[in-house]
Amino acid sequence: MESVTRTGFHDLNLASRKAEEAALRRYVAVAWLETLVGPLGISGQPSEKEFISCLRNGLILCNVINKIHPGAVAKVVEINSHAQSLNREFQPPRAYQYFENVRNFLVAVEELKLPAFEACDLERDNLEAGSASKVVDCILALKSYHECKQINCGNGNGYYKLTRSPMVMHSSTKIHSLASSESCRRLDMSAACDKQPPSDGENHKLEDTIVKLLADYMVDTKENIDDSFLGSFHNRNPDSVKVLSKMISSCLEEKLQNKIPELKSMFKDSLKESTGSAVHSTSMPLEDISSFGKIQDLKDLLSTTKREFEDLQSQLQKDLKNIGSQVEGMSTAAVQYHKVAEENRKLYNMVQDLKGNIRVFCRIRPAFCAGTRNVIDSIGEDGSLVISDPLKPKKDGRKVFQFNRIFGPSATQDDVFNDTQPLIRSVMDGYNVCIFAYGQTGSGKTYTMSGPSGGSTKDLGINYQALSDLFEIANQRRDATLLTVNSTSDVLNLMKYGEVNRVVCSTAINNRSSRSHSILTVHVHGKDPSGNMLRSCLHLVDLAGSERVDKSEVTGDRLKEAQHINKSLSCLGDVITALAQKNSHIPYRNSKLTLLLQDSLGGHAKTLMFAHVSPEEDSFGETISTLKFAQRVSTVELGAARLNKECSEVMRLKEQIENLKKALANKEAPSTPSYKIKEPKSPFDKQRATIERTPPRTRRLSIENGSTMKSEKAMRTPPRTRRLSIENGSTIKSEKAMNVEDRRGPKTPSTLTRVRRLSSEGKDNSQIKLSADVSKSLHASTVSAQKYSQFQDAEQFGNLSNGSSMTDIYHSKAPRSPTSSSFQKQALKTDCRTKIPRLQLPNTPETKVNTRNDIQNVMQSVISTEPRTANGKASQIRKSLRTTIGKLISGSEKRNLQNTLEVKPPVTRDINDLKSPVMAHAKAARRESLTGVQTSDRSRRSSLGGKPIESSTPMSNNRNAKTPPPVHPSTKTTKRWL
Ligand SMILES: Nc1ncnc2c1ncn2[C@@H]1O[C@H](COP(=O)(O)OP(=O)(O)OP(=O)(O)O)[C@@H](O)[C@H]1O
Repeated sequence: MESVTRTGFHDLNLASRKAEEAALRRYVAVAWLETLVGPLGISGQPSEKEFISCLRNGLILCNVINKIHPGAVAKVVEINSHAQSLNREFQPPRAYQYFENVRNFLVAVEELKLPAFEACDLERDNLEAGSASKVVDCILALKSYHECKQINCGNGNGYYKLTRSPMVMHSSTKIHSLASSESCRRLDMSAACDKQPPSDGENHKLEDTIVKLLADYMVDTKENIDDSFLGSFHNRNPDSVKVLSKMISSCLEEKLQNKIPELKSMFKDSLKESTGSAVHSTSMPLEDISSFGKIQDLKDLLSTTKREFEDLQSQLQKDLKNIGSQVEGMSTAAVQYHKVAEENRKLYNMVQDLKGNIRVFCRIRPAFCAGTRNVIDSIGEDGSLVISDPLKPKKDGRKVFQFNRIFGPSATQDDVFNDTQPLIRSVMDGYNVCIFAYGQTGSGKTYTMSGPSGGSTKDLGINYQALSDLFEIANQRRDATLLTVNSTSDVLNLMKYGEVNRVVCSTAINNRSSRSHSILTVHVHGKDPSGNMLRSCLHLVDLAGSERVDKSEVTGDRLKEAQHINKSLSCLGDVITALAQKNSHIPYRNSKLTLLLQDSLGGHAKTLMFAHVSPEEDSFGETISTLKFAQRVSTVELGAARLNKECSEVMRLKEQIENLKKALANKEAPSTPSYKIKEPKSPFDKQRATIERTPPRTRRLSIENGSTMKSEKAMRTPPRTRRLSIENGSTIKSEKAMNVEDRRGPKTPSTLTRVRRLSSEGKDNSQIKLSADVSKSLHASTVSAQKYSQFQDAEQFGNLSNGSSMTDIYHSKAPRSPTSSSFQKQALKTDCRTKIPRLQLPNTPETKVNTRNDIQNVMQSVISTEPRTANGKASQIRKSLRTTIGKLISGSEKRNLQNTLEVKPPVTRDINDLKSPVMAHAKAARRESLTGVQTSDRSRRSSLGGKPIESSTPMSNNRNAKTPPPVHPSTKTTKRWL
């Protein structure tokens, strides 16, 4: 059934193809005729009928053959159209007349040996299927003849191919016999054909197919197969067979090419079916059969490709697995690397801690202008920084620096604080900490320490974050007590108060350039759960930027500020250099800045420096110098940080000493009724008493008993120390140190000189000495507030306790104003006018000490009650107790022996003095007290325990001499200094 359907479809297909082909040939013939004789008056694609009727009179045919072969038809019967138009009676030629034309034409064609047709083929009534094709063949043969003639320059002997319709019966018959020939069978390449010889019907189809293919081929290639060719083929002439097989194979090839897309889809379909099943069909057309080989090839190709593809896929899988495991390994290594790098950093920091080095972080702010060239080459995770010299862009221009941490332009305030936080927290554990920002002007120091002006909370700098953190920790650790200042905002308000006095102005480099150093100091006093006292402080320092005045283009006051700033920074550099070189002398006193930072730079503190650099090309010089400085700073060894912790035993002993001192002082009090003051009942009262006694420009901060935080900011000008809040033993002080150097130009910083002057009204030495010691112990925690405040006048002095006329005078190395010396003179005269509040001693057994024997007894009792387990510090205190009591005794004795005031030259002390070993004169005094032998003319030594300073030795007035600390000449013979 399927076979029948297929055959019917195939026949139909063949017929339509034949019709198509005939029409095409007609078209070609008409087109050619028109090129020779002009328009035929029919359509371009005429029907057979149209075509025949147009040629029926033979006129066109004769004209054409005459054109090809002139004179082929000697006499052509023509229609005289002119005569026809003139004579309405004109009769057209009859049919026989036309017959003449056709007959003559056919004769001429015969003569040219071209295929002819029958004259009746043009008859109207005789039009039957296939008759027109003969006519067409004849015309196309003429065409071939003509073309050949043209090619051969008209010699008429050229070979031409006879184009004849393959539909002619005789050709068909001959080919029919051919179809059964071996050569034809060879064309059938299908396995089905091999196994099953085609039946007659199939042979017929095959024949048709071959005929069709040949016809197509001949039309396309203009090949002609004449009778002789077919005859020779029939006789198995090898040449003919060869030609024919060649024609057929080329024809098949072409067909195959056209069939390729179709084949492909067929092939795909067949692949969808089971791969092994053959695509066989007994009724498979020839082209399909011939395609089968290709399909097989393609199939093979496909399976090969498929195999290769699978191989590749499995290879790819393997490779991917390999790469995956490699990437995994690499990522593990990277994680490990980061871990190790982090560990390294921690270990490095630990080593630094143990060595006590100053930690240095470097921060690079973002570039202001996107277009400018950046000198920052690379930032390493390990803290390495590579910068390149813009003038030497190649390898030579590269410089590598190593710091503890580098923060790139994208680092946030939180990033910076996170790395700083552990250091800040150690303040709460009793370590002193100093964080200072250093760098060129406009490099971002203030940004790091305070944050941008008007920035949001997330932009807040270390100052703010540190305070918040400290308060948070303080809240967490309930031993901590905060009284006056309860929140960060309180401190921030205090800081704002300090900032009001900080000059900020616009320069060519930074439009909000700070014109002074800013120092925020937080003192932390507290007790740990076991009762040990912790005392530590946190300095948060935003240094003014170093600047090249030619670049910042400052003038006038701004220029002076810049000079002072640079000078103090250079002093800082000197200190760092001296520390790095482990010099025996460190010039801390050369500037107030270094004096202030002395504890942090030279003490056992933890210190962190932020080195700030600008990435711009034109800042290269400054960048290099900042980085070099920072490098130097990082080599400074401070020694391991020391915990500022006093055990309860030490505290108990100190307390006893205090009580003893107070008792002794009280004993002496009746002798100085006019100066009796009320002893403050609480630290706050004491504080208030101090304030009352303090001249207005010097405000002194004192802290005692309990947890205390002080935030200090050194003010700029006029130099003064501002107390921001003090209350009842728990205090936070905020001070802002403004201009570091006094504008009046001291060559050396103001030196803290404590001048103790004996009362001219017969106050005894013992009181004075006692006061001095008491003051030292009471105000030890506030000295940092005082030591960097700028005391320009001798008016600025504080005083101390208990009816004594002792006066503390802080002054600079050299007098800078007449008031300074005049005051000192005046001070001699007027110190007795200093109002000192009367101290009311607590009613303790110690206050009943009245005689030397009592004192000694008390001392003995203290010593005997001291537990044997007391540590070294306790024994030091014991010593100090002995010394104090010895002084008292000595003072009492001296008072008895000496009724007149002994005025002794001052001894200058700087902040180092407070840390000096036992003073020589103290030793002498103790010796005196123990031996009872008075040294009449003893030398006084500086409290530093340094060289003795003879009373007659004139004090240096050299303002340029930076060390040792200068002593004001006006004090040289008039006062007695401790
Ligand atoms: N890390 C940063 N991210 C964004 N902006 C920054 C950064 N660092 C600094 N800046 C900006 O750069 C400018 C200069 O910064 P800043 O005022 O902090 O410099 P400075 O070193 O304190 O200068 P000076 O020494 O003159 O006071 C400011 O406008 C600041 O906001």
